[in-house]
Amino acid sequence: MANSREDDIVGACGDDKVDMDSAKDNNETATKKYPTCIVVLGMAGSGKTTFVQRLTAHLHARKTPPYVVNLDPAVREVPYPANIDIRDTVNYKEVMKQYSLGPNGGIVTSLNLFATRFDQVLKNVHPCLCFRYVIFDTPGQIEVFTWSASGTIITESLASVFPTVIVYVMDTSRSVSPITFMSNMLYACSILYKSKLPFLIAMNKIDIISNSFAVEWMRDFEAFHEALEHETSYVSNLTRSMSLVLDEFYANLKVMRGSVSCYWREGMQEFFEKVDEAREEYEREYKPMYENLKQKKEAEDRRKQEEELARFHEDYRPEKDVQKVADEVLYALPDTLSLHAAVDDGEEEDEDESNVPEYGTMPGEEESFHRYLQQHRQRQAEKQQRLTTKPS
Ligand SMILES: Nc1nc2c(ncn2[C@@H]2O[C@H](COP(=O)(O)OP(=O)(O)OP(=O)(O)O)[C@@H](O)[C@H]2O)c(=O)[nH]1
Repeated sequence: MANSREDDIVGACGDDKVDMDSAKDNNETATKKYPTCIVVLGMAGSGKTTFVQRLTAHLHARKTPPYVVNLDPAVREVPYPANIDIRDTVNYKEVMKQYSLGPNGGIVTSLNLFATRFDQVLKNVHPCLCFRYVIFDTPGQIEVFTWSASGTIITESLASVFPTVIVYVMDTSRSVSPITFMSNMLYACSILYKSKLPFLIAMNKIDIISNSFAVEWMRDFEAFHEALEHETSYVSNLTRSMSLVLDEFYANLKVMRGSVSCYWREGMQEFFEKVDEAREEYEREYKPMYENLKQKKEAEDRRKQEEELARFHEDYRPEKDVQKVADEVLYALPDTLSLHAAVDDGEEEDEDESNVPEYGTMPGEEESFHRYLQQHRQRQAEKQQRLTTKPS
């Protein structure tokens, strides 16, 4: 459980407080002093919430409290002081009831609803230059965050403004079998390529079992193959092949060699050193990519706006043009009408051209039109009568 001294909240801003005025003066300085966003992901029960609680307690003890956001709508209790809690915005049980959803559907929908308000979260985090870290705890079911639109919206909106790092909490005690270890690594790998952000693996629960076996398997695939020899299922062959493929992934990965235990409170110092390294990696490699994406999006928005504006001008041309269009339509009207009348009639010889009032000879166009209609109806009636009296 948490240390009560560490758990004390020691004020909003700690020793690492940034001078807000000077940060505002210089945009670049301000960007450098933006807090680092840490998004904590991991399989269900891997220890994400306990890990966030340990990080929070550690930072409070160093008098540098973080800004903490809970994104898990289904958690019953949050064991850390959360600055923003999704449960204050979305009622998960009500979402399940209203949309007739099960627990997982309820979590996905709650997160989707919350993502629609994420701009407000960003607005809250934005002035937090006095915080060094903003920590996000995510829902238990990892796929809810990693394979949903809301997860992408959240990580991309964060990464387009703040240095952002993904932390994958791995339950070391549940990865002792080479096959479960490989599944865990494949998951981590898929998140790395999907999120396109600096990635850190925190091997948790090392108080139960040391993580040295996992580190060795990542360093040396021959050691991993040796461990696989005891496995006889068909999956072992696949796992063997996958280990060769993942070699590249391991090479670029920041793994907490000493790793963490939320129970022993170990590895916290090393963890934050790795986070700071990952932040530098973000500034160096990922930020230009996000800025490029942002510029493209802005250019696209501008183009769409210009197109809409042009369409608007086209639809609402000045009054002079509107009058011109109306004149064209009005002049076309009499011809159109007589054409329809001729088609309806079907017997051109019956059509007495002299009976059609000449356009412009009548006192008024309306009167002329009515007269024309009357004559047309009369001709129709005569024709009908002729047809009915004709000998068969
Ligand atoms: N021994 C040991 N147990 C831990 C450690 N970290 C977490 N646990 C335990 O692991 C269990 C799951 O921890 P949580 O923090 O709820 O895990 P989670 O990933 O947030 O869980 P969900 O969000 O429900 O998926 C709890 O019983 C914790 O007490 C650790 O470092 N060592």
